[in-house]
Amino acid sequence: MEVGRVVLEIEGLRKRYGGTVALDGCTFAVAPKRLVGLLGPNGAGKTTLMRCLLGLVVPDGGEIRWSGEPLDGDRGRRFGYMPEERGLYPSMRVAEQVRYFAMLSGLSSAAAARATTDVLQRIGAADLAERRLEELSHGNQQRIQLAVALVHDPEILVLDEPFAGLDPLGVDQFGALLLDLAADGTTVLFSSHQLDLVQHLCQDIVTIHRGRVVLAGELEELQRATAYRRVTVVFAAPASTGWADDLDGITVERADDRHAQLRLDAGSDPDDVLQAARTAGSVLRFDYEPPSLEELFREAVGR
Ligand SMILES: Nc1ncnc2c1ncn2[C@@H]1O[C@H](COP(=O)(O)OP(=O)(O)OP(=O)(O)O)[C@@H](O)[C@H]1O
Repeated sequence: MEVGRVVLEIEGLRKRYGGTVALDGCTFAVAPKRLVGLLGPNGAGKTTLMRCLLGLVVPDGGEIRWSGEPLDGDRGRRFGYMPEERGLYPSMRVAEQVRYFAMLSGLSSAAAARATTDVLQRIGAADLAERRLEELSHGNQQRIQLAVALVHDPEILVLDEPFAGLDPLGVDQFGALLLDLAADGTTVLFSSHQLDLVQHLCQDIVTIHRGRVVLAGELEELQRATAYRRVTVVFAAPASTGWADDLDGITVERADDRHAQLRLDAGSDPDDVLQAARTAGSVLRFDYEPPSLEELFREAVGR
């Protein structure tokens, strides 16, 4: 990451719960105005990390810096947090609830009312203002959680599995909201197990495994820097098999008479593969791609 393009730095963060090591020297940096996916298997340390960022858990060691300075007491103003477990009041009306949290973050009553109207408008939930939270769908409850996290206009938004439990439409809508926020200048860091979604949305990723960062950076750059490539071939009609078996630098991962999935080592020419495929049958589709985020993730965590 370029020097000067960093807003949040986490260095050597450690946290232990009794005999369990949750963070084991976790180090990475976040550039401003980016959408960053925080990945890791169950128990990797993601929630602990987010809670350390928010000051809800005190780390045993390491440092968190904001614009080069150690993070001090004004986290509340800088950070917006959407925890995985709901912390809202089910029977309270939406606007009243958002206003209440705005005042908790230090806004005056009048400023909180204005900020509430603005944030509900911004996330497309103005029509929900007078509804009780418990009456809303899961997706709309997530929106209100987001409104609460955003109402004091934080510089960075930290969300713990915000997409969990949303249907595909809800995922699209919530993803679009996060993209808009990042485009408007808010840095967004969110954890997720949905790797295809992270690949689709995020510019940057951080992968934690056993409390340490095992893969981090700009996703396209990480993909580009991986030596091997993936080729998928689809034939228009059943083709003869075995056509790729003797090609140099190629591993056949899956193949039948209609499809083949191959891994090409660095330096292997996709043209050679296409030519070989054409000897076997009529090629309907030929994809030459870097590894997916899911493949990078599996390699990074050794699965
Ligand atoms: N309050 C706690 N007391 C004891 N152990 C804890 C506590 N919080 C977390 N841990 C342990 O620390 C480790 C990291 O947990 P954490 O919740 O940070 O992981 P995670 O990456 O968020 O996992 P998941 O994807 O399952 O939500 C786990 O082994 C967990 O059991």
